[in-house]
Amino acid sequence: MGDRLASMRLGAESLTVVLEVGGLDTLGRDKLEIAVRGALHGLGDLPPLRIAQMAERGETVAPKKPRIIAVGSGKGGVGKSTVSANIAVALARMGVKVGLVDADIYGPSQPRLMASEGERPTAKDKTLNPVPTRYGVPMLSMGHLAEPGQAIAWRGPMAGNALAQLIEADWGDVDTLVVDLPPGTGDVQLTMIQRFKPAGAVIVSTPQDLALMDATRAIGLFDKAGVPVIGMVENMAGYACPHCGEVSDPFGQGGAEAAAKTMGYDFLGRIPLTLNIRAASDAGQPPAAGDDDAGAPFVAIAGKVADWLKANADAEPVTA
Ligand SMILES: Nc1ncnc2c1ncn2[C@@H]1O[C@H](COP(=O)(O)OP(=O)(O)OP(=O)(O)O)[C@@H](O)[C@H]1O
Repeated sequence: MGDRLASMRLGAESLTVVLEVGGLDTLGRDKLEIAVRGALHGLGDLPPLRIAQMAERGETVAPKKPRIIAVGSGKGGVGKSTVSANIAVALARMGVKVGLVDADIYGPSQPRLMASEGERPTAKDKTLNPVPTRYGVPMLSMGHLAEPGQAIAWRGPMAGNALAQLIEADWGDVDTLVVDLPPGTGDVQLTMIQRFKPAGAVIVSTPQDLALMDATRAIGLFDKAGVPVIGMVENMAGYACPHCGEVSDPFGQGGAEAAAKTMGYDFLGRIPLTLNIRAASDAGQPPAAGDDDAGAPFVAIAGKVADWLKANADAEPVTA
């Protein structure tokens, strides 16, 4: 491992390690990086670790990969897919060259949310071409790899390989990929995060205590893999009755903001539970694509993510 260490720099904000990875395949590079993370983790209190990979001089360096924003949640059904799709659509409207990857192996729902159900990606030399959408966000989904209506029992390594196909697709000029992760904090998620090294993570939770406890676990997962948490989103907070307008809080309100504060993470915003959001999402019309009230909270959250990306421009991977 030592002869692969090109340089190491300890700054106030981060510990930057440059690894010389010439001649290693992807698996070899991943193993090396995990070994380095493990060795440094054992040393105790260090600033956030940044690892860059460098090929030998003269060796062809593959094109830059898009950086990944992972959207995760401690449990299913909290609106992670809805938030991912709308962040991607809002970022595209802000001029970010963004793509969307649906890594949810348990129930890929992005094709429906983005109105690309039934589309099949084409491939060239085993490299997939993302499916264009009417919202300016090219996308690929685990659902695109299955025959329509066919359930797939993805297991760890298979899921990792399928995801690799989606992430290593021909993304063209896309520089930012929003990745909708499977819910939960199991080994599949950890492997995905370690293998594809997101630049940052957005955690989605509903406001009730149990969901928040799960969200805390999701944060732990990203921490363990050395992925910075961009912030937390509270979804399904406050229900406005479509008839009388009265706002009630079926799941409480403010829990995610308080939890984020306690843990020292940014709170990115709150999205109400509305009939509009549910109906528009099911109809393949992400609210963030429109200009009415339903889209506003998503646009505000995407704005904060865009600010974070600008402030952390150096978080992108150096080479493929
Ligand atoms: N703010 C909201 N208001 C109303 N309905 C919502 C809201 N957010 C999500 N939903 C609805 O809740 C359901 C679950 O949302 P979504 O699929 O985004 O959750 P998820 O966390 O990705 O779930 P899974 O883990 O099963 O993939 C969908 O029917 C969606 O339309």
